[in-house]
Amino acid sequence: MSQGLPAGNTCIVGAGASGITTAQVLAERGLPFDCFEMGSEIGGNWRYDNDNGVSSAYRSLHINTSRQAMQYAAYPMPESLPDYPSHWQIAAYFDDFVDHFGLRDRITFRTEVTRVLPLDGGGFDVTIRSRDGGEPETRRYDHVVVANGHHWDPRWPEPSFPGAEDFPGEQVHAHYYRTPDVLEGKRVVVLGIGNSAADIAVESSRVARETWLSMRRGAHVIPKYVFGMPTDHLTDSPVARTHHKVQQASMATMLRVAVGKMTDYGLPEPDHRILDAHPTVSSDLLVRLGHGDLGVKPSIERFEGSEVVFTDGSRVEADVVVYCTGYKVSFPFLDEAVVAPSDNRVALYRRVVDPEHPGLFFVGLIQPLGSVMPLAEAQAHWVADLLAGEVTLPDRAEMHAQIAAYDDTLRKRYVASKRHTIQVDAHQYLAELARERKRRRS
Ligand SMILES: NC(=O)C1=CN([C@@H]2O[C@H](COP(=O)(O)OP(=O)(O)OC[C@H]3O[C@@H](n4cnc5c(N)ncnc54)[C@H](OP(=O)(O)O)[C@@H]3O)[C@@H](O)[C@H]2O)C=CC1
Repeated sequence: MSQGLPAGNTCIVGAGASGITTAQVLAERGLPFDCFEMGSEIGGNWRYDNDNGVSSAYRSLHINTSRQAMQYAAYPMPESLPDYPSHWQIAAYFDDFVDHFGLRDRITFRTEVTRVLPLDGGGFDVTIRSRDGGEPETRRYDHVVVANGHHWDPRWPEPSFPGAEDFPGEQVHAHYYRTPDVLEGKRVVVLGIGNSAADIAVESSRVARETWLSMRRGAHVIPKYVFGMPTDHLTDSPVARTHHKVQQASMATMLRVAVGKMTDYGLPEPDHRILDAHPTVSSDLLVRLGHGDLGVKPSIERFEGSEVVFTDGSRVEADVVVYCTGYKVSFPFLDEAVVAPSDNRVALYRRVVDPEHPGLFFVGLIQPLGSVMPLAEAQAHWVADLLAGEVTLPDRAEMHAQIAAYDDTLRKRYVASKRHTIQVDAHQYLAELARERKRRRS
């Protein structure tokens, strides 16, 4: 039996990159919705110093996918923007997007969704609370689209390293890092080799007394440009639409020609093939290593007083440790009995639909080889089709089978890590969503 969903009111949780595209698509389709945003402005993570208190953007942040890869299809980025816009330019683009489509008045700002409770007979009670005071209010919706992002709840090393509690220096998570002045003249250890670690280590290497980049495995560091063009423009080539093994082979060859081996820069040999981990994109990192302003260490094993001891037995005195150890997928407004991410895994059909709670959708809960925004936009179109009753879903068993198959593929393909639980390949994923949109109701 296929599941049909009744039409009705929809609550969108969050007005970041995923929430605003959902609002735009639903508005365009004439589907009624409310959108609640905790901050005073739209943009989520891309709003520097967002007063929602949870943006992870640091002052120097520029996106690591190109303007063409990140733009919404409905509203391309102006060509006057650089290839890799800053967070200010991205937030301004989001502002223009919202104003262009007349969405600003449809977003309730400074309002936190504190609880989403599925009801027995269908629908949801959504409790909201204004940051400006007043009693919480509960409203009933037929559907809820969760678009609260997944890079705001910092994941610290679990358990913490032995001796960490007695370390006299400072331990900070990348989520709280804003400007390099806090590292000036200090001895800094940056842990991780994702994009936060690469950016922060580069900044640190310019101002700190010394900087050590510590990692538990190597990474294939991809430059922002090859052959004079943003690297991800190559991911739009026909090769990028082939099997991932073909993509891997061509990417590995290109990287070897353009960059050389990671070991040429003092980085460890990665224990996995390129594209088997979320890409670390940085041109600066390799140069800073080459300048000798940045040293490389394996992972932290323990602290001894003010010393950081690494797994190879080497040790350095440190004043600051920056944990660039990623983020937790979390939904503070959903009871654990409803959806409980387990090690960042959430059982969603095609990364969007909760088979256990008809009417509960997640937009932007993906980590693409590519950029989230256009994929969130495509997800929103599928959600709109479902809300409008134009397409249908497979039955629960089929949805769960697909979820299990997806998990299995991830486990086989990617490095085992809590950062690889919601990975998607942009082109393949768009094709999957396109197929779902053809599942017309008879
Ligand atoms: N310029 C941009 O556009 C930027 C984008 N981003 C994006 O934000 C997201 C989050 O990135 P980021 O903050 O780098 O986090 P990630 O989850 O991508 O990376 C976390 C890193 O920390 C390591 N790690 C995690 N736990 C431990 C531990 N206990 N001990 C040692 N190492 C550990 C991981 O290793 P392992 O792989 O072994 O688990 C990995 O190297 C990504 O999607 C990224 O692309 C981030 C910064 C800048």
